[in-house]
Amino acid sequence: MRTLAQNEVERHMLHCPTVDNLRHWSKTYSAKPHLAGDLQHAESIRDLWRSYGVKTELVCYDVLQNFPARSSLKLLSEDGAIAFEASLKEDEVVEDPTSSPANGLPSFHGFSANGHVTAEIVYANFGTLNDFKLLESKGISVKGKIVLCKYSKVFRGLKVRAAEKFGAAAVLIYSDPQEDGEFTAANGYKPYPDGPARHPTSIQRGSVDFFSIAVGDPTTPGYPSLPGPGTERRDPKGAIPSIPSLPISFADALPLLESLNGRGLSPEDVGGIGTDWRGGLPGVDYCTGPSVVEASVLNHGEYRYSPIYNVIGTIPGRTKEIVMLGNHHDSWCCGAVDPVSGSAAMNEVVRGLGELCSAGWNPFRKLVISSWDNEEYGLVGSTEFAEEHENELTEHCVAYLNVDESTNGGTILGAIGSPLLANALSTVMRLVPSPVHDSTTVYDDWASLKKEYRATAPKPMSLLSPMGTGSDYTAFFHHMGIPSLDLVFNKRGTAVYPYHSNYDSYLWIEKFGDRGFKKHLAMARLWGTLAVRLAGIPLLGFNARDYAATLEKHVKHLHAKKVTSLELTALEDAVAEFAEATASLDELGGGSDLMTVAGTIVSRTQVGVNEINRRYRGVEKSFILNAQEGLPGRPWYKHLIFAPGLWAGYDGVVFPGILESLEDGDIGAANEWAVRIAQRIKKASLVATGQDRQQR
Ligand SMILES: CC(=O)N[C@@H](CC(=O)O)C(=O)N[C@@H](CCC(=O)O)C(=O)O
Repeated sequence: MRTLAQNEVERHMLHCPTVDNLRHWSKTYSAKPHLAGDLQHAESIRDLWRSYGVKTELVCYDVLQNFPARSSLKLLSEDGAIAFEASLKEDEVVEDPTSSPANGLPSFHGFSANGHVTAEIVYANFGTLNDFKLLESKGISVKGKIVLCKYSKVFRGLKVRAAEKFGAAAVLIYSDPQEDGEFTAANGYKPYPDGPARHPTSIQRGSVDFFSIAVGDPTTPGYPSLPGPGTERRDPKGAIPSIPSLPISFADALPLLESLNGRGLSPEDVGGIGTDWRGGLPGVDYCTGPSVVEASVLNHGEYRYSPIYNVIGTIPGRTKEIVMLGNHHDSWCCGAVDPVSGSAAMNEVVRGLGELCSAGWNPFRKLVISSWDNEEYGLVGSTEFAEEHENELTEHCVAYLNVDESTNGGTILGAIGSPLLANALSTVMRLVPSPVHDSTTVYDDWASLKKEYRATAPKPMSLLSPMGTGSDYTAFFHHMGIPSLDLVFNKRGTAVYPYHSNYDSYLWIEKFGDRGFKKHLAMARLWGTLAVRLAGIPLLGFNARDYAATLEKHVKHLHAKKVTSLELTALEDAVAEFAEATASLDELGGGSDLMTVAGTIVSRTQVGVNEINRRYRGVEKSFILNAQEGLPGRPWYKHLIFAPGLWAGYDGVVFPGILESLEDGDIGAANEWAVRIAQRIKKASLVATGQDRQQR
């Protein structure tokens, strides 16, 4: 067999995926729900990948899970009679064959506490930490009450955590039309399936684990939940809620909100003029309450240890280095978007890789393709795997590329990740045709988003937002310091995405989410091409100067806070030094063959590909705290530069130690963090220039 050239390999990954196949997998996988632990589904993925010629195995863990058993929500009248009983179900939509309530889980939160609470209701806006602080400052207590709040802004588990902190007894979370942008009935849009607005009975299920504290099985923090009696199980207290919660639709929330009309403070009294406390439901004045009448919330799930099954495909490489790809295969309902739009693309990538192997491709790095189980309860399958293989992955895995959803209806790529990967991503984005325009690329579409980019060349680093959490990259990036990306076409959507509801269906994809499956196609091409570029070329196509530029930008943000006693000189000096060190590394990594480093002429061959790669990888690793350390109050999170916002969840923050100390009003601690981070950045500079070796 002849050796395949890298450009042939990339061309194959660009041309191999087909709309017909993507449509087929979308329809097949979203025909029924696949709750975590679905062995048959995992086996079918394994068998498919094997049929593509890729060595594939199942990897099993036993993890704590709750399974819904009984739930109810009632609004009582003043004499205690039932005034309203919530349906806690989505209406079946005749045109949408998978929308029957029999198909999805009941209204339910993963890791919610069991309980039966009867109490008055208090409306708490989005249920953010600040919303609870504001309520308290205005004399409205949630102590012992049932908190009713809207879904957006922060991760649902952190709403429950905040409610718990302020003494609430239970939490109800609903999706308000206010969260749906222009696509609302008030703007004349029809609800699904006749139009792009949210169906009034749509319910967002999901986990309420405290994911900014730790992810994975909450009873095995930092080590794998291996099957068998030898695995120590710890009390999950502090990682999951101790009060019950339920997700509800706005149809079910309406009578509860109406019961608060005229009770307590108005939105303007709490949040001021133009406040977001006022939602978008007609006939509701969004008063805080407490209500005069009580509600009754029952949530009962069966907690037990249960097996989950990761599907792991492997393509051998010529070295021990690894490039990993990840998507998950579990879903709350039928999940045509989450995760099937990503799983369909993954199948096409695996098929393409299998074909390359049959044609004799033998990549420089090993490829590990993972279809994770149990992402939905808290990134459990990926985290347990990462914890089991922590040493090998830390040593050999050069990059982790995650696609949870190919698209949630958006048409422009949104990416989060390590700045080291921005340049590699942008170069591949230039190769992939746009899913929406005839003569542009995925890159052009992204660049057209921002006005300023039309005049000047956009900087690749601005492609990437900081990594928070919410999908399976978390253990790889935040726990182990493996440069990671998470990709999704999520910007400029044309309908409300029915996230974690029974309407996340094949029909929704066909009608609103991705009519011609072009976004699925673009994702399969992008993901596969980036994977073979990173696996196939010995010199890692990383860019470290983007890392320094990201740090420069966020030091400026710290300055803009105008905290006079915050001492940033050491941090600024370290970042300036890092900018020089990374620029010289990028010259070695991507520039001409001869260059001057610290006054000496060296060539790339003198430095050597292995050494250049070692330096790039060492940059990210320099920011990882050791096994005994971690971020304050969340030792599982080990990246000093990036972390999920402690009370925000999905969004990432930069310099978490400094920011959290400032939020606590502890300037001393903020200054200590600034010094500590500066020391790590200096270490990263030594690695980038290779001086760490000379110093040993
Ligand atoms: C599409 C996707 O990535 N879905 C993610 C959220 C996101 O990253 O946008 C998702 O639904 N993640 C789960 C994770 C649950 C957890 O970690 O506890 C979620 O419910 O948010």
